[in-house]
Amino acid sequence: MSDVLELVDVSVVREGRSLVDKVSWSVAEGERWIILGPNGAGKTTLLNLASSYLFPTSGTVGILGEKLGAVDVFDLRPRIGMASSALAGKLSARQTVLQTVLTAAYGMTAGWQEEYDEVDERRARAFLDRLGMNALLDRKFGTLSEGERKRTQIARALMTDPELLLLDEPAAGLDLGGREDLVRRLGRLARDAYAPAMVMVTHHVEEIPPGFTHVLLIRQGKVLAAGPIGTVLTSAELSHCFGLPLVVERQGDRWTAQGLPLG
Ligand SMILES: Nc1ncnc2c1ncn2[C@@H]1O[C@H](COP(=O)(O)OP(=O)(O)OP(=O)(O)O)[C@@H](O)[C@H]1O
Repeated sequence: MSDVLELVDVSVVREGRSLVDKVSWSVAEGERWIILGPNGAGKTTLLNLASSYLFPTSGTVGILGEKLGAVDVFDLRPRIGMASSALAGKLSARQTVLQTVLTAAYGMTAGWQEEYDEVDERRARAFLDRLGMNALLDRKFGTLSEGERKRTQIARALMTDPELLLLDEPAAGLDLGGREDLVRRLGRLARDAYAPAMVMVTHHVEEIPPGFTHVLLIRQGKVLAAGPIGTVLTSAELSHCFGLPLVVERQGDRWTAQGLPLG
């Protein structure tokens, strides 16, 4: 199993309902995927499978060449970087931005110790610099704006040098400036040949960073289409996915979508 992710016929059933239903999907090295779909479609469930925090009811999940169920997830998890609001909720509000990123190198959400490796501190500073957080290194995490918090989390997710980076709605709750800033930074990361494979969940095509290569469209737990962004992200496919007539447009390396006026 050489793929970064390989889901074969995967279903997750809770209370008699399939949250994801017979999903087959693979992510190869170097690919940058967007998972797009309406509320409740199963996007976060897919990310939870990909991060090894959820096991399928049926089907097989391969992550970084290992089969879920046949590998110690505690060996696997350090190889996966994740940024989500659920994870952000577990971070200490009292730690500084630098501490928040640095503790990731030690597999902790809290617990500042006096002695950290100088190399780790340099890395944490470099990631924060790349995400435009240089001026806020000593600010307490709890005092950050939503956009600053998201950028700190992404720096934190990169800290363990992951082979797979999972981003759950990184632009949710950001104002226009914050969104555009984050989209540009994610675009730069996506185009970095040394960056890990990436999977980003979003509700909005406007949030797709330049350089993302593939899209998976999901609705009611079923994959409607998955493949290269230029072929999958059409008006017809997106309309089907969100259940209303939509017009998708590509302008350069960005996307927009609009509902058709009511007749
Ligand atoms: N443990 C659970 N038991 C029962 N239903 C669940 C459970 N976890 C999630 N669900 C349901 O599964 C469906 C898919 O949830 P999921 O969070 O994957 O959707 P999503 O596409 O990420 O949605 P959103 O865009 O609203 O965040 C939702 O209808 C949700 O209510």
